[in-house]
Amino acid sequence: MVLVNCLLCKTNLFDTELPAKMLETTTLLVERLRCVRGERELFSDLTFSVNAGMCLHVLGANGSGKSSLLRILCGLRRADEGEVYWQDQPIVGNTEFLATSGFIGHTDGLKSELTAIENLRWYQHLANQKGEDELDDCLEKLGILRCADLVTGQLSFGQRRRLAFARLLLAPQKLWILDEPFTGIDVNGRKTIESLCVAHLQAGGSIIMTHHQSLEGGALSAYRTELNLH
Ligand SMILES: Nc1ncnc2c1ncn2[C@@H]1O[C@H](COP(=O)(O)OP(=O)(O)OP(=O)(O)O)[C@@H](O)[C@H]1O
Repeated sequence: MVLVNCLLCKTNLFDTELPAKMLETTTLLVERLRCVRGERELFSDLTFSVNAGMCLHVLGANGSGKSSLLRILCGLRRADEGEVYWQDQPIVGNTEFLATSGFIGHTDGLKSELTAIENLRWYQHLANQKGEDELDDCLEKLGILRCADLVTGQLSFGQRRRLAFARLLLAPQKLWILDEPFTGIDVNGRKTIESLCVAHLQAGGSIIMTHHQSLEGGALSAYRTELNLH
């Protein structure tokens, strides 16, 4: 069984009744997940919860199943066993969950032929949101306002990653699921993204992220709970 080390509440989240206080704030509940890829079982009997204000840091060696887990948690892939619940409801076919969660995967999900701001406008429309100023504001926050009218295919890798992250700010989403959000991001960009993550957590949001380095000592240190897939 995979170990969850809850640094904030010092509570073992496995095989225990969740305390009432924690249940109140539990947003995502993962029960006995199993994932098999090809011939290999990546994990099984994986149980944990993610609460408001919590950053779950998923760690593990290359190929241990971190991305596979995140894809299950955001509903892009079905688990081989087990269930994921969002506020007591299974996430499968749960449109409320889809509307309130944002995912950044290894691919950025941007249209190369659209400009940066057109990409954001498209996502804004999908998220049922409005306002040109908000688009500029998102680009500004990620330090890429000057790229607004550039075709996305011409942006650098780091600029595209920043633009992908900017989408998260377009609509109020309670859960951010981030697969290696700092890949290709420079030192200042990492600080920017970390402070946006902290603001999200302080506003009662939750984050699940993979990242190969420890978050200890950084801006997210106080919010993190580690899940090691080994
Ligand atoms: N489509 C697939 N078919 C079969 N096996 C797959 C498929 N996609 C991934 N795998 C295997 O699943 C395992 C876990 O992959 P995953 O991408 O979840 O790992 P990871 O922990 O995110 O790795 P990394 O740290 O390198 O990003 C790997 O051994 C990989 O080869």
